[in-house]
Parts: sequence; C-alpha cells; structure tokens
Amino acid sequence: MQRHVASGRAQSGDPPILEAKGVTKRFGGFVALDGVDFAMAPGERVALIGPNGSGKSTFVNCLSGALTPEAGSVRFEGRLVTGMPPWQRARAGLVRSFQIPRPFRRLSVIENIEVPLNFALAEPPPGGKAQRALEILESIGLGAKAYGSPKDLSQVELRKLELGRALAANPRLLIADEAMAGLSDSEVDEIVDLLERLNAQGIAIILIEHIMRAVMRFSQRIIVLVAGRKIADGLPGEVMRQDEVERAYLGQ
Ligand SMILES: Nc1ncnc2c1ncn2[C@@H]1O[C@H](COP(=O)(O)OP(=O)(O)OP(=O)(O)O)[C@@H](O)[C@H]1O
Repeated sequence: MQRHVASGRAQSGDPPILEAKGVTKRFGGFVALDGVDFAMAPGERVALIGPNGSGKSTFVNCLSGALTPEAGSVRFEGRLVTGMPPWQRARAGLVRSFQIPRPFRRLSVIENIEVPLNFALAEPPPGGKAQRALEILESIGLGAKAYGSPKDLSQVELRKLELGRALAANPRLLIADEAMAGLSDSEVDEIVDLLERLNAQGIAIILIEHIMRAVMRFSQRIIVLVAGRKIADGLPGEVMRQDEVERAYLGQ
C-alpha cells in the first residue's frame, strides 16, 4: 500500500512546480514505468530512490524530455511539457545534470560553462557570458580553476562542473542524477553542501541517489520506485520505516 505524507513545503499550498500524472514508459513489451504520479512544490528537496533498474533514470528522462512517455503528462510551472524537447524544458527552467560528467576537454573550465550559456538562455545574461560563467564557477567553488583545463580537475570538481553546467540555464528545478557516486564521504558532504546552497537560492532539487547518508541528510521528502511503480512518497524517516521499502530497497 502506498502512503502519502506531504512534506512541509508541499503543504504550503503553493501550486506545484512540477506535476507528473500517470507517467508510463515501455521499452518494447517491458513496462519500465507504470502510471507514476508525482508532484513537487517550488523550492522543495526530494530524493528519488529505488533498487537498480527500478525506473529512476527512465522517470527523470521523462521529466527532462530525453524520453517521451507512452501515457501520462508532465507539467512544469503549470505548463504542459510532455513532448517538449530537453533544450526547451531547460530554457523554461527544468534542467538535469548527468551522472557521468562529460566536459569538453579541449575547452577551459570557464568555457565549459559558457557553452551551455549560449543555448540555455533565451537572452544573453545582463553582465555578459564571461561574467555570468565566472559567477557560476564561484558559486560552486571552482572560481580559482576557471582558466585551467577540466583535465586537471579532481573527480569531485568534475561533479561540481557538471552541476555548474546545469546552472547555466538558471534552473528553478534541478534534477541531479547520482552526482555523488564513487566519491569519498567528505566529497559526498561537499556535494550535499553545494546542493543545499543551490536550494537555499530557491532552486527545487530532485536528487537521484543510492548513498543513503546523503539522501537522509539532504531530502525533505523521499519517493521510492520499485519495478516502475511508486511504492512510497513521504517524509524521510516515515518512508524508510515502511516495511515495503525496507523489503524492496534496503533488503536487496
Ligand atoms: N532504452 C532502453 N531500452 C530497453 N530497456 C531499457 C532502456 N532504458 C532502461 N531500460 C530498462 O528499464 C528498467 C529501468 O531502468 P532505469 O535505468 O530507469 O533504472 P534505474 O532505477 O535508473 O537504475 P539504476 O539505479 O541502476 O541507474 C531497467 O530494467 C532497464 O533495463
């Protein structure tokens, strides 16, 4: 049985920033997502968890536009975006970052932020692209590395650069896909700190993550997918106490 426990932000009565209804995705005969409903308040911090292959990436691909669901709808700030390409959703303020950073290695760190600035914004930023790119790098702690090469960045710095590239679009909703996999405990904390700072600036965040320490520290709400279905959605402590979640997720 699925239990709904609204988070503090979700109870505030704000219209949802994101609303997915009945999202269904099939690959051939295989049902990867089976009628997933999900709504999120502006500025909320939600973690999306579930065992390997449960449909997390497929779901966020449907939210960000990389995949089109066979059924269901996705609304961002009230606007129907189902079928809209990812770049258009990014311009609207719905942006995702990827698990494996793939920076342009021949470009400098700052140029790696300038490239997405070129296409993610409908209008050039007020102070110019270079200034905006530097502001973004400073906000993610990479200001001192701006004119260096991404080849000289550490793993945690590359993850920050990937988040910085997503910030180029001025997101109001950021989907961070496994931004911490393979990092040390202190590096995980650095990324959680960074995500918290971005959230404090008003950016709603969906965190897809297997590292439960980060999930519990970061999220105001957790949703759990198992075999393409949402089996839980609520406050972190309550969700993690549900038998079905323990069986399906922690017991794997
Ligand atoms: N393009 C595709 N073609 C066929 N099957 C796919 C495709 N993409 C995903 N799947 C299948 O859909 C299911 C859900 O995959 P998905 O990658 O969304 O899971 P996940 O929860 O993100 O897993 P992980 O935690 O391992 O990243 C899996 O069984 C996967 O093999």
